[in-house]
Amino acid sequence: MAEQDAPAVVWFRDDLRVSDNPALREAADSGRPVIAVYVLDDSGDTGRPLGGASRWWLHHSLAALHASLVKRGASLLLRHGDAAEEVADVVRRSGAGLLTMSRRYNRGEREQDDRAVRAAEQAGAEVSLHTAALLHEPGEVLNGDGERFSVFSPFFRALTAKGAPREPLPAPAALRGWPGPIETEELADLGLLPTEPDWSAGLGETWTPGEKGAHHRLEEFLAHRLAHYADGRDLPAAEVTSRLSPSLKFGEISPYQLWHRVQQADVPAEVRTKFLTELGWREFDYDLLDAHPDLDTVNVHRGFDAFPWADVDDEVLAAWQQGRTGVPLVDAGMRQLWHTGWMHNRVRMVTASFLIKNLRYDWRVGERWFWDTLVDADPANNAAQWQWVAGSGADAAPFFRVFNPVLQGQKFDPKGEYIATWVPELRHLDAKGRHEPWTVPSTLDADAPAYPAPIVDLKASRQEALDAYQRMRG
Ligand SMILES: Cc1cc2nc3c(=O)[nH]c(=O)nc-3n(C[C@H](O)[C@H](O)[C@H](O)COP(=O)(O)OP(=O)(O)OC[C@H]3O[C@@H](n4cnc5c(N)ncnc54)[C@H](O)[C@@H]3O)c2cc1C
Repeated sequence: MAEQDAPAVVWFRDDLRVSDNPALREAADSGRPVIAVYVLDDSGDTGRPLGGASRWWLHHSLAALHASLVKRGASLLLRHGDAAEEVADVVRRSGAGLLTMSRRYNRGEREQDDRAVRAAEQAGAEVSLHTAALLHEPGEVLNGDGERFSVFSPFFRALTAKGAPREPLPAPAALRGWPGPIETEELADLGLLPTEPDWSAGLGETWTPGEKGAHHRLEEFLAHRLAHYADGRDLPAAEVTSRLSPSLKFGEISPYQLWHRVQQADVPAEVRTKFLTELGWREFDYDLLDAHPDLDTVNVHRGFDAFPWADVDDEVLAAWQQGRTGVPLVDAGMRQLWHTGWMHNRVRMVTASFLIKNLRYDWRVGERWFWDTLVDADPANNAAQWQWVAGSGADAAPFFRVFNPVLQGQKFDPKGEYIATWVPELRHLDAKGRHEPWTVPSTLDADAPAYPAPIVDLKASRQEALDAYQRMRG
């Protein structure tokens, strides 16, 4: 086989896009035939198997990527199993001369990548890895002493001081397809969609996974929401955030594309900075994951290992998971999560604080539920943010800052609109009643729509949490 006919294998992972994809770009520019491959590896050896909502997203995102590759003259090969072995198999069987991929950041994934690289090199292929999911590699943003930051603000200042990130790359207009026969699985056979029961109707009503859907959401955000972002991002009913988190998680859009599009937007500089700061948190969380590979299971501040968590009562946990705690903002958030696979950031903080501080359940219990139910479940952001709320993480909220879900609702959802959307039992009440239904005698009537009394006394449980914290500190 002539050098130029030995194909380039592009191993897609958390970069399910054709634009601004340096690995695909390199393969296209090499002039070689392109074999695009995705391997579903749910062995658990390389990191956490995806949760249910993420699997639903992945199915649709892979379908979109395949269609996009077909339009350009290639297609997406699907495999199931140990990803390093499957990719090495594709390299060997096709006689590939090049293997390209974007970097991943879980410890297990890196080890797997090392195995795949060794196998591909042994088979005679060149290998290249690209930075595509993050603006900077973890460990690259350092303080004056060459150390990692443990506090976000100086981290973000140092990140921005590095200058604008590189410009996004255009999608290849056409790809040279690989004519050779090579085994592939059917998308449906990967078993990513829920069947018995199929709980995904709400996700389907809410989202359009895939690169096109992501760019559509971005353009809509820039046109209608970004201008209100700085003032409105904490108001769950305002819906002014980008909702690009699942697309960033699966790499349907890159942080480079987002950064540059937002910088070009015709809004005041402080609004742009506010949004880019949130992207900065994502970078910070990945830096933390790099420094603490067990971020989802081990406290960053090991002093929290001694925290006296309460025993989990399955009924109480189910009430939290299903939005039946009798605390309206908490229930609204948990129902939004169950129905759409996403929850507003402010409400994520409130529901997490309620679980950790009012119920005094270990943050890992909540982290696991979010992992399974969020379409944007992210190994860095989810674990880091749960630890942030718990107080055990980096630059975390102090433990003694216990969110009062009623006051949070009154402040950030003053008319109770968000509550009314997700807790229809309270829709007929005025704002005060929506936040504190227990103060409205009619909600206690047998004929009124059923809404439970709070499962926990907010004031007493807050005090118990603070006492427990004091005990931990000794
Ligand atoms: C308990 C808890 C769990 C969370 N779990 C996840 C998770 O699994 N995946 C996830 O992407 N985010 C998580 N977040 C962070 C945040 O809530 C979401 O990123 C955000 O709500 C996504 O909505 P958006 O895309 O509209 O955000 P925007 O406000 O439009 O922000 C743009 C992007 O910046 C990033 N971002 C925004 N806020 C944060 C933040 N606080 N920390 C890190 N990155 C941020 C996200 O990638 C987001 O898409 C969690 C927060 C909490 C408190």
